[in-house]
Amino acid sequence: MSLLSLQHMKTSIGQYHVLHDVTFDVPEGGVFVLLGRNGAGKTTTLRSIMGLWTPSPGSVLFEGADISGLHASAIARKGIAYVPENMGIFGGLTVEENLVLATAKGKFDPARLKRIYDLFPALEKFWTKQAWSLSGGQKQMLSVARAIIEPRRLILIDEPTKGLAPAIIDGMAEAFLEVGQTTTILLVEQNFNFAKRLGQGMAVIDDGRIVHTGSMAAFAADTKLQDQLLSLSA
Ligand SMILES: Nc1ncnc2c1ncn2[C@@H]1O[C@H](COP(=O)(O)OP(=O)(O)OP(=O)(O)O)[C@@H](O)[C@H]1O
Repeated sequence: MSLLSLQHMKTSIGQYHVLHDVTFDVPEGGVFVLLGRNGAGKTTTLRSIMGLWTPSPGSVLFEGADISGLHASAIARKGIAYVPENMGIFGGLTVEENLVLATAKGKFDPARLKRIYDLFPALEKFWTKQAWSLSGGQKQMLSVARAIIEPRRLILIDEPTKGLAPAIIDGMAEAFLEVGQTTTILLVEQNFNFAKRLGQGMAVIDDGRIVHTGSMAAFAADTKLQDQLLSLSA
């Protein structure tokens, strides 16, 4: 059984039909990548999983149970976290305060906090700094740390590399590989060079429909298919 199974998901936002048929499975463990051009429906897919939009019709099966139609808070309690493209951190609060607010009971589990320090040493270094003063990469790390400060089964991460320098992206790839060893990641990306280092499985969305699913290794080796689906290898 897949950890997450999206079945013929359609999502409308107001009068706009954005997702027409989104069907793919995310197995447990590692990083699964959803690729697609601007406006293809990647963010809408993540928001539909998280209960921020309601797919209708269509199913979102998580550990075999249909969670479509549940409130976002109920979906979060099932162990799914969402790192949105704007990162969702509080600029006026310190790193520590941002993390405390993401805990379930307002205090840290020491072992989880240590893991976060190990994954993202900059967060320990800037523990008492306000989040607005962090670099773009550090803010992204804080937003991922907020997602894993409690045990999770699945993290949805939306375009974490947007606007970041290549050296920062390298460090992020290593951290994501590490996180993926204990928590499954569904990663939305447009940066194919980053995505191909991380993903085991992948899907491509275009105009609200899944147009390809398969292994990342096979897709990375097929430049013709990349060109056709993503217009990447110009
Ligand atoms: N709140 C909204 N109201 C109306 N249309 C929307 C809304 N949000 C998204 N859309 C439209 O839905 C389509 C898919 O948007 P979505 O943000 O899911 O794409 P994306 O693949 O994540 O793109 P990007 O890489 O640019 O973030 C786009 O045509 C977008 O204009």
